[in-house]
Amino acid sequence: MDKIVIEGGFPLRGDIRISGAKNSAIKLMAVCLLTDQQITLTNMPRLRDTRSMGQLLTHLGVEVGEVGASTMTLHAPKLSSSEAPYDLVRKMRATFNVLGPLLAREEEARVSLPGGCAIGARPVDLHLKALEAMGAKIELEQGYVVASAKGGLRGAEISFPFVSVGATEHALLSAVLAKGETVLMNAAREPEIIDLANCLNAMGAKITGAGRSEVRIEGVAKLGGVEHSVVPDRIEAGTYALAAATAGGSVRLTHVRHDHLGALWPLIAQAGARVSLDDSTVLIERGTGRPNPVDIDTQAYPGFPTDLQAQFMALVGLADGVSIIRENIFENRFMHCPELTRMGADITVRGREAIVRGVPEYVAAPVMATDLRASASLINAGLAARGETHISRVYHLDRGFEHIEVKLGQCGARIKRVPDD
Ligand SMILES: CC(=O)N[C@H]1[C@@H](OP(=O)(O)OP(=O)(O)OC[C@H]2O[C@@H](n3ccc(=O)[nH]c3=O)[C@H](O)[C@@H]2O)O[C@H](CO)[C@@H](O)[C@@H]1O
Ligand SMILES: C=C(OP(=O)(O)O)C(=O)O
Repeated sequence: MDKIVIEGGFPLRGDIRISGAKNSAIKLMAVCLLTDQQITLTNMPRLRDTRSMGQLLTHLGVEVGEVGASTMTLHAPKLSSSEAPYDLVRKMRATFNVLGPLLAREEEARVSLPGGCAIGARPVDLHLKALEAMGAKIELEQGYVVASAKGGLRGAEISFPFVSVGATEHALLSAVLAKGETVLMNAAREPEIIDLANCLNAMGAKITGAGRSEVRIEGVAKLGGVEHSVVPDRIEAGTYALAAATAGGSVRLTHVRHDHLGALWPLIAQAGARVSLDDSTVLIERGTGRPNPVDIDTQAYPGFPTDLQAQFMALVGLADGVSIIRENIFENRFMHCPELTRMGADITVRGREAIVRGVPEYVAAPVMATDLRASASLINAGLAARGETHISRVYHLDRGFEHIEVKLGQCGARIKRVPDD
């Protein structure tokens, strides 16, 4: 297994090209199950999660091809299995979203309960209730969801008790081929949901309202092929913006949708970095001097994303004052706190809140990545720390950040990947 070694204390200077969004790409890959025509996805990130999703789709009978560095083709003239086994589903969350499309196409499916980052209990009850409302019969058997929908799924009114990105996407994927109209209420409004709906509509689906709380889907009999470009990764962009704000320097992000990070920019500016937004680029500049303390409160989109909470904490950990970070989405998403503390941070966790008393500097230490975004916060802290930080268990990082050490290295970071012994 590899580890990342960073010699910190050097400002970042340069450009970083933002990749396609992991959290969109892996859901978009599942649309191939809904048609016998070819799907071509461009601006695809090369990640462990896209490979894992590719392995699952291959197991189901999909022909998965890679063209150049960032194009993927998916073609499923017919499927060879409707079972998604534990070993292929446990690695990440979104693999579970094949359940609805398999039901829509094969009228039956057996899908393992999902894995993903260990940041909370993460049940799938809302996914299953939505499918049941659409006429699926569902049983749980030894860690598997065994489902059938003889005669196909049918449209339904589904009101989510709280916002769930995964359940909204799963309901969309399931409803496009259902008989009749489906109405989703209290749907998630993330840009990745709009991306999925745009792709499905280009295939012939009839979805209106994606990106709003109420989404309507008029089922169609058949979907065709499509070529679709994956939306830029707002979490990757936010992570590098926060890296520049934490380590100092001047970094220009390119190929960004900065309108997808409206909740982040004012808070980075409040922390003391200069943020310049321009078409598809963002320039982040921070000189010497400590950041200002800033409180954050994670919320569903368009609020502050939980996937940037750990990275923001690494920034305000160096602030001249106290910041309160409230995590509202996942009940156990403070696993980076003990690791940041090993680097000298002063953090007290009380339930859903972390009280971060800024320290003048981080000091390098051996630390362990615990989940995907926690790993990114340790990288950002390592870039600012005095000395050589060693981050182990980087397989978490590889799930969601394409060539992170190359991208940061191009900005002058002294970062390398070495085998861990
Ligand atoms: C692959 C992917 O896109 N992952 C993202 C997705 O995760 P994911 O889709 O899993 O997140 P959800 O929006 O569904 O989860 C929100 C909350 O709802 C709970 N819940 C969810 C479903 C359900 O059936 N029952 C239930 O109780 C979850 O445990 C969590 O506390 O959105 C999260 C919130 O923006 C992000 O942090 C993840 O990076
Ligand atoms: C939590 C994440 O992924 P997953 O939902 O697959 O665990 C993430 O992308 O930050």
